[in-house]
Amino acid sequence: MTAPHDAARPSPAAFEEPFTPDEDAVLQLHGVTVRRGAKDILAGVDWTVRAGERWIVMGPNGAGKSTLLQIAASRMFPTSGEVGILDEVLGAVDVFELRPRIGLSSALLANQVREEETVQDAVITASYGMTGRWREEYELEDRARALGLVSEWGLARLAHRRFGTLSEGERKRVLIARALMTDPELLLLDEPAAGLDLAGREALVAQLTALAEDEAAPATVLVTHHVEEVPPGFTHALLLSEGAAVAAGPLEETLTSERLSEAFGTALKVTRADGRYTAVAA
Ligand SMILES: Nc1ncnc2c1ncn2[C@@H]1O[C@H](COP(=O)(O)OP(=O)(O)OP(=O)(O)O)[C@@H](O)[C@H]1O
Repeated sequence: MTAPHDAARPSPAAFEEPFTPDEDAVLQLHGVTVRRGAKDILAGVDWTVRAGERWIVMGPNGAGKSTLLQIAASRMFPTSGEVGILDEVLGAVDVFELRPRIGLSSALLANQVREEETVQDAVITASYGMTGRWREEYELEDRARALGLVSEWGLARLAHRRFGTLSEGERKRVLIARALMTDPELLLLDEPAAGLDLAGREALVAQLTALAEDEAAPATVLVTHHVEEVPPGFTHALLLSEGAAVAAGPLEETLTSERLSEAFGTALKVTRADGRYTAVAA
């Protein structure tokens, strides 16, 4: 005879410990899956970013990099799995309180900045989590920080220019300055060098190198398609392929010919000279 179903009896899951991220983790994914239709665009990803680390995320088109960053930015929830961001757990925190603690630069966000917004306003509005100036008043301190960032990112002469008139490289720098406006504890940069010419890319790599070497800078995650864009000073890499983590660990052990070939499904030869990487077909 089978025991009668006891609706009051807690399920085994009720006895499981609630997820608590590691103490030194600024971002922790545990078995994270994102399902869209019949496809898992992220499939059981485990990944931990600790304070002070600077991560590169690489993988082929459609591997799930931007989806991963949207989750890390608390702008998307996984279908299953757990996510710790800073000292909070996604699903048990007011994301509107969490988001100002995370700096995000992405193409998606760039599309939300109005063409007529000035550079200065595109940066300062991040303090209210907005992408456009409305009727809000800013403290002197906010204005000083915005001006400081605008100047630090080489945009001083453009402070009053409209966002819509900027070159791709200038826009990218505005978005990074904006991402830093709230003095975030976690910085997420989704393809910041996409669309830049060679000089623009090199200037950006130099600025990101300086940021990586700044001990006061937040833990950083940089999504890129090209190993040439990896700034010296970055410490770790995560390789994604078809939604799964193929490799994750210290940069030099992860950005290897073998690992990159596996992630991209094609034979690649990776070389490193003076802290910079190149990759060509093997
Ligand atoms: N809402 C959705 N419904 C169905 N599929 C989706 C949805 N959003 C994303 N995808 C798919 O999920 C996969 C991962 O997308 P994602 O943008 O995260 O990849 P990516 O690694 O950033 O790609 P890329 O390098 O091309 O920017 C892609 O195949 C994409 O088509």
